[in-house]
Amino acid sequence: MNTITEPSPLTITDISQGQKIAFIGCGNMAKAIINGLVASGWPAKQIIASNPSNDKLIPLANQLAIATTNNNLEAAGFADIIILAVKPQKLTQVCQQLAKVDLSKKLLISVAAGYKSEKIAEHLGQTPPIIRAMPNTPAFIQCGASGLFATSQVNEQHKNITVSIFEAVGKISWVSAESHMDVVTAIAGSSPAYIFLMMQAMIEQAVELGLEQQQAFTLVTQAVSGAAQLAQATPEKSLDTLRKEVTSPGGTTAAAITSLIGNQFESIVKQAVTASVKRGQELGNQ
Ligand SMILES: NC(=O)C1=CN([C@@H]2O[C@H](COP(=O)(O)OP(=O)(O)OC[C@H]3O[C@@H](n4cnc5c(N)ncnc54)[C@H](OP(=O)(O)O)[C@@H]3O)[C@@H](O)[C@H]2O)C=CC1
Ligand SMILES: O=C(O)[C@@H]1CCC=N1
Repeated sequence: MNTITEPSPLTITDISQGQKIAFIGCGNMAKAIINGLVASGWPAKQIIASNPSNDKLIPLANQLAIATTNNNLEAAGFADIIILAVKPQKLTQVCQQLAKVDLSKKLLISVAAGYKSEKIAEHLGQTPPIIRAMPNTPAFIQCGASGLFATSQVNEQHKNITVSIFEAVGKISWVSAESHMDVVTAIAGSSPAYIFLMMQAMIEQAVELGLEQQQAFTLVTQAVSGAAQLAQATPEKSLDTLRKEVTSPGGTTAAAITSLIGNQFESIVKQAVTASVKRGQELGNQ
């Protein structure tokens, strides 16, 4: 029997509960989240972005009608939720600056890789609720994957609003140990880059072997997207089963898989994940 689900009476405007969000740092990751949020219907007038240079702010102000500033303190003062989206190397300086703001009634969300919540609180000189989030750039098209970790000051309301933000731009998963955020970084935050590299190699080889660039791009990106969507749509099948369904004995896929395994493909991927985790730990210890 099919179950018909009534559409939720809540719109994203209701879900956002009038909460105002400030992005401190408006580079690649902030832009991806902001674009995804606005596309999902999050009210642009409830978003402000702060960045030292205007070249990144002007297109956002013009295209999405969010507020912008070069003053982090102005952005922080405006917002209920402050999303720290600067490089980890800049975060100490930003936290020391935000120490001037009373953060007791605000929620801080840091997307910085590696940088621990304890260190954020230390440089803020106060202990506001802090959530660490590790999103990825597919958030731009609301296909992001975000890991979330909540510190002990975080309450259910903070968690709910954080879920609203990151679910508006993709899927989320909470982790219970902060150390797991480095693993999340390796498999979600950074991993689109691994897939882009693999797609690039496939396209280059296809072009080398006679296909047009655009033709190869269309086929490769659709194959990768289709494979990921098939895996998500058929959770009852393991990835191993899905692979075997493509791989005819003695066929073309078997030849490619034998080549990949013979060249230590799985080991190479696992080493890459470990290298990313290690770098996250190093950033956390700097
Ligand atoms: N890119 C990604 O895929 C992901 C990134 N992250 C995390 O997001 C954070 C940002 O990364 P990303 O967006 O890639 O980096 P970017 O360099 O693209 O963005 C950082 C932005 O911060 C701005 N900035 C520098 N100093 C300050 C300051 N004192 N106050 C306010 N803004 C400042 C920079 O401005 P300007 O350039 O003008 O100096 C820049 O626009 C990092 O901590 C990273 O770990 C997390 C998940 C994925
Ligand atoms: O490369 C980085 O350090 C950041 C974190 C995850 C993706 N980009």
